[in-house]
Amino acid sequence: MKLYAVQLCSSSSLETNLAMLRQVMAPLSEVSGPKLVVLPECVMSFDGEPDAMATLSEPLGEGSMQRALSQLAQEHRCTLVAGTIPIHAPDGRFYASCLVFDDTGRRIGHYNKLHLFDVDVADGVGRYRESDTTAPGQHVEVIDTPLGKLGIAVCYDVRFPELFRAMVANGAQIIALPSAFTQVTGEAHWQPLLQARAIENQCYLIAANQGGTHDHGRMTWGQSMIVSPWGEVLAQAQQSPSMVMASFDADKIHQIRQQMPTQQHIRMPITAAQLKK
Ligand SMILES: O=C(O)CNC(=O)[C@H](CS)NC(=O)CCC(=O)C(=O)O
Repeated sequence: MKLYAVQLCSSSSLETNLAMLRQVMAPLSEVSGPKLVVLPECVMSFDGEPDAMATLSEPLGEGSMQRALSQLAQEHRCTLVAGTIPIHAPDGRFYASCLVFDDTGRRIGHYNKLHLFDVDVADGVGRYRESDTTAPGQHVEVIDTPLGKLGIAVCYDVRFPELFRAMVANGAQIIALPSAFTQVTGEAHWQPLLQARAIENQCYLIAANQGGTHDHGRMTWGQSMIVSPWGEVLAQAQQSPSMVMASFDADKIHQIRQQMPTQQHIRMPITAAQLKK
């Protein structure tokens, strides 16, 4: 099985992003065999006007963005982790929702981003308050795909190891991470966070990031990459829209987990009684 991370520099325009996506994914039509393809966060629209995402938001299961992504999965005969798109939430906000389609274009699962980026960053934007527009997800998702058990996390989620532990405890061997990491925090933390999550959970990590300068000046880090269960960077992109590939080796995971059975050695959470007075 082949793993792919797609890197984009999404604009606020649906049409432009779809054209960029088709161009970057075009080589997939020459690839036979099972393929798992991960797209970045905000794949269909990014850094637009303040209410752009709310305007684009769709009910789960219907809408032009979902149809376009489903069609991409079908055209390229791939399992598609379709980045994130805004999906209606019950409180009037939207979820940063990652939909997963099988190679016939059928939606086989979806994950709503749990941890919201309400953070100040010393960059041109400064104050991020994702929760102003986005509702937090409520569930950990491990999706049964034809290619195995797939965990999903989104962007800022990567800073919360508990989420990854929970996905691996539920059988995940591959974790997809659609992202739009800022340039400042990406430069400082992106690669060490990805390698840490892959190493401590002994899983493949496919991190598809936005990269470049976007419509209203937001700058994202790029460096989309695929990390092995041993922490090796198997493939990585630079700044431009591109697609990187690595091969999945289930035996590698089995061997690492047999030699170093960390999942069986977990001692936490330490109960209050075990804490030294
Ligand atoms: O708000 C939008 O328009 C789309 N969503 C994003 O760009 C999100 C929330 S602002 N970005 C991140 O979570 C960056 C995380 C990050 O960079 C880190 O954890 O260091």
